[in-house]
This record gives sequence, C-alpha cells and structure tokens, in this order.
Amino acid sequence: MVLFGLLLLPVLLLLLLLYFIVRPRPINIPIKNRHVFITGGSMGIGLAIAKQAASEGARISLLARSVDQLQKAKESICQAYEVEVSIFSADVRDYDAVERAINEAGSIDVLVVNHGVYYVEEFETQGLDVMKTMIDVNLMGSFNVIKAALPLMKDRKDKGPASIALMSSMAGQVGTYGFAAYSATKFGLRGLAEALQQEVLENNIHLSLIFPPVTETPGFEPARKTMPEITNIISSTSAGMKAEEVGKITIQGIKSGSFSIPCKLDGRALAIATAGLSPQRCFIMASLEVVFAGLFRFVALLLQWNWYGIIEKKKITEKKKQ
Ligand SMILES: NC(=O)C1=CN([C@@H]2O[C@H](COP(=O)(O)OP(=O)(O)OC[C@H]3O[C@@H](n4cnc5c(N)ncnc54)[C@H](OP(=O)(O)O)[C@@H]3O)[C@@H](O)[C@H]2O)C=CC1
Ligand SMILES: CCCCCCCCCCCCCCCC(=O)[C@@H](N)CO
Repeated sequence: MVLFGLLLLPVLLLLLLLYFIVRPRPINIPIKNRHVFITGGSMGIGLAIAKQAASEGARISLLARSVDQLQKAKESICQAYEVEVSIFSADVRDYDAVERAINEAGSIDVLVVNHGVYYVEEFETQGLDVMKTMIDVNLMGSFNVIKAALPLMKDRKDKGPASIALMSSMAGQVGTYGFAAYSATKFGLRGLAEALQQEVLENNIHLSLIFPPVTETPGFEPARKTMPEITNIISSTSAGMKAEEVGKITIQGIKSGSFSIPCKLDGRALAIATAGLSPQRCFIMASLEVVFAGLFRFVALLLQWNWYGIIEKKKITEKKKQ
C-alpha cells in the first residue's frame, strides 16, 4: 500500500504540473456551420474528410485539378448530406490559381491541406524530375495554399477558433526505404506546422498534423503495384487503414485541437517516440510522453534492428541472383 502510494505520488505530481504548463492551452474547434476547405478533396482521404465534415454540418469547399472528379465528389457528398459544397479546379503549384480559388471561396474556418502525390522508388533510380514533382506539390503546394488562405483566415468574422490541418504520413515520422523524397516533403510539413503555430496562435488559429499509415485510396493503388518489396515489408509494420477511418480520425483530431493526430494505437506510440519538441496541449498525453519516451525509444531501436535485418537479407539474395 505504502509502496503503491509512493509510486502514485510522483505520477500525480507530474500530471498536476503538466496540467498547468502545457502550451498552447487545450482548445475545441467547432465544425458545425463552419467553412471547411479541403485541398485534394476530390477523392481518397480528402473526400473521406469532406464527407465526415459534411455529416457534422459543415459547409464544404473542395480543391483539386480534375473538374470531372470534383463534380463526382460534390454529387456523392450532396446525395448523402444536406450541405453546401463548392468546388475549385486549381493546381496547388500555381499560386495565382490557388489564390483566386481561395478568394472566391471566402473566409475559411478549417483549412485541410491534404493534397499530395507519392512515387515510391529507390533514390538511386528515381529521377530528379519525379523527386521535384513531389517537393513542388506536397511541400511548395502546401506553402502556396496556406499563404493564400492565411490573410482571409485572420480576417474571419466570427473570430472563433480556426484550424490549419496538414496531411503528413507515418513516412513523415520515420524515414522509410523507397520514400526519400516523399519522406522529406512530409517531414518538411512538420517543421512548417511547428513554426507557424508559434506565429498564429495569437490569431486563434491552431495547427494539426495527421500521420496515417498506408491507406486504401485511388492514389495508393498504382503505388502499391510498383513499390519496392522492402518498402512494402517495412510499411506493413503498421496495418493499413480505410480512407473513411482516416477521415473520421482527422475531423475528430481537428475538433479536439490536437497538434499531432496519430491514426491508431501503434501510431500513438510512434507519436510518443517522435514527440521531440512539438507542442502538446493535452496534459494526459504529455504525461504519457514523459513516462514512456524511453520505453518507446527502445521499441524503435528493436524496429530498426528488424528493418535493417530485412534489408540485409534482401540485398544478399539479390546479389546471389545476379
Ligand atoms: N494513401 C496513403 O497510403 C497515404 C496517403 N497520405 C497522404 O494523404 C494525402 C491524400 O492521399 P490519397 O488520398 O491517397 O491521394 P489520392 O491520390 O487518392 O488523391 C489525391 C488528391 O490530391 C489532388 N491533387 C494531386 N495533385 C494535385 C495538384 N498538383 N494540385 C491540386 N490537387 C492535387 C488529387 O486531385 P487531382 O489529381 O485531380 O488534382 C486528389 O484529389 C496525401 O497528402 C498523401 O501523401 C498519407 C499517408 C498514407
Ligand atoms: C514505437 C512504435 C512504432 C510503431 C510502428 C511504426 C511503423 C512505421 C512504418 C512506416 C510506414 C510508412 C507508410 C507511409 C505510407 C504513405 O504515406 C503512402 N503515401 C504510401 O504510398
């Protein structure tokens, strides 16, 4: 009993301390009757996020390139929910086109920067042009969207809590074989989010980063077929998800104002292992991070041991074949 009390006391003190010091402070971001603008919202994870937001009574705007696909997405949302849906065709690499679309859409309460492309291949064979495409779309495209939206977001009428949510990936927490350029873009989004949060908190704007594992989407189909076997094995460490599940978790995470939004239990462990100096609003999660950091670092080292073993074996069998 006494021993139990002695163990419990420091945990309680830690919880109490973190309850007072976590920054930014916890926040809830309402979705109902607010304007949710989603890039890459015409299919896959983006469309799933749109449907979830629509089911909770938000006004929806979708941005992507293909007008056909946007039209289909709009129809599928309007069939299921009675909400207003606007669509905008623009390439996120074209700043002027993005700015025009966003100005037409009007002040945004929740900006979901979800668009993205992924081409999976070893660094040595992947062309620089393909790498540059990923950087231009995933990273510069995200800068373009936020740059165009921020002035309007700051000027929003209701001044209620607003959100900028960026779609990263587990490959934005762990550099993964075959994902050199892609991982770089997704790690890049984290730097952007951490820095920008410090600048826009005074405007009641709150950043989120979502870290899904492999997810069944139209875009993932071709990627699955061409990815190196080692990439397939390593990325299978975390079980795949359906776009609808990621959509639900994304909206839930945004509403609860979470900075990091992992998608499953192992994702939560990975978020703790890679917490670094990122903000944490929830004192319970903050306490878990403090207590479990060492243990999850150990698990991470075991994973690296496993992955490097797999890579070594594959390279040996490849050499034997030659
Ligand atoms: N699927 C997965 O396994 C995972 C995906 N992610 C991330 O989730 C996000 C969505 O992925 P997913 O749903 O699979 O992707 P999809 O390929 O299924 O859909 C991508 C969306 O982005 C749009 N898009 C692509 N390029 C541009 C561009 N240059 N300008 C404007 N819009 C563009 C597409 O429309 P259009 O082509 O018409 O422009 C489409 O709406 C991406 O950021 C991805 O990196 C993260 C983890 C896992
Ligand atoms: C300490 C606890 C650890 C928990 C397990 C960690 C597993 C990491 C696996 C990395 C998978 C990367 C998949 C990205 C898929 C993607 O982004 C798509 N675009 C793919 O095409």
